[in-house]
Amino acid sequence: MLLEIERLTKSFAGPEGPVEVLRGVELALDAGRTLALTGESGSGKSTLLHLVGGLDTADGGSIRIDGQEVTALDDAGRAALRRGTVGIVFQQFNLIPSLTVSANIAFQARLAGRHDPDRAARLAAALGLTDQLEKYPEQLSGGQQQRVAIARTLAARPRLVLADEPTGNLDEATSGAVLDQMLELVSETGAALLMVTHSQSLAARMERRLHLRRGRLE
Ligand SMILES: Nc1ncnc2c1ncn2[C@@H]1O[C@H](COP(=O)(O)OP(=O)(O)OP(=O)(O)O)[C@@H](O)[C@H]1O
Repeated sequence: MLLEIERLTKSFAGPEGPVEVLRGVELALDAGRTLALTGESGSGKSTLLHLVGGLDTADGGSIRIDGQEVTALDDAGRAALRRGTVGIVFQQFNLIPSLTVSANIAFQARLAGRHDPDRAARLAAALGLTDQLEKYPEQLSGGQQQRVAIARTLAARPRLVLADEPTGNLDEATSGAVLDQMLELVSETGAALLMVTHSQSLAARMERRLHLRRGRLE
């Protein structure tokens, strides 16, 4: 099993005491599988992705990626996980302003030791970025920046892709192209894809769908 989550809990401090956002989440995702995660705004979807990606720490329970217990890793271990195994596409694009689009796309793949210029070029073309490669992030629209962030993640060929509303700023055709690229990575490399989406048409293209309700997946 590539990703195994058991009894995962997480609370945040609220004005009237702790708010339990995740109350015992259970999830198993095999390599080569795709899962859509839905749930109302504020139900904890981003929180769950942050915990799986090692960007925040859980209160209790277990997250194993490839048998490695994420909750037991220190900062350096979590950073290594994000460099090598887990690719994250979040709502904030976190592009590097001083690097061109082309260098941004290559950045993560280089860190992971998996940079392949041909693959990067194909991804850029598939996401409609070929004419933007020598520009800097500030010269791009929001939707273009989002596509660069997606290309950067996919170019590194992660084993587990976590995507939080990856097509939030994109029109329907471009959203479809983004999902095509994600699914191609899944079939090419056996990666697993866990995607938060409000889009019914995108969720329908995933193999499985789970809904986060009252802190649990159902
Ligand atoms: N760092 C934090 N400190 C305090 N509360 C937080 C923090 N992060 C998230 N929360 C709260 O946890 C709950 C879940 O937030 P989260 O962002 O995970 O929801 P979501 O399902 O991703 O929502 P959306 O669909 O609107 O993005 C919300 O009530 C939010 O206010």
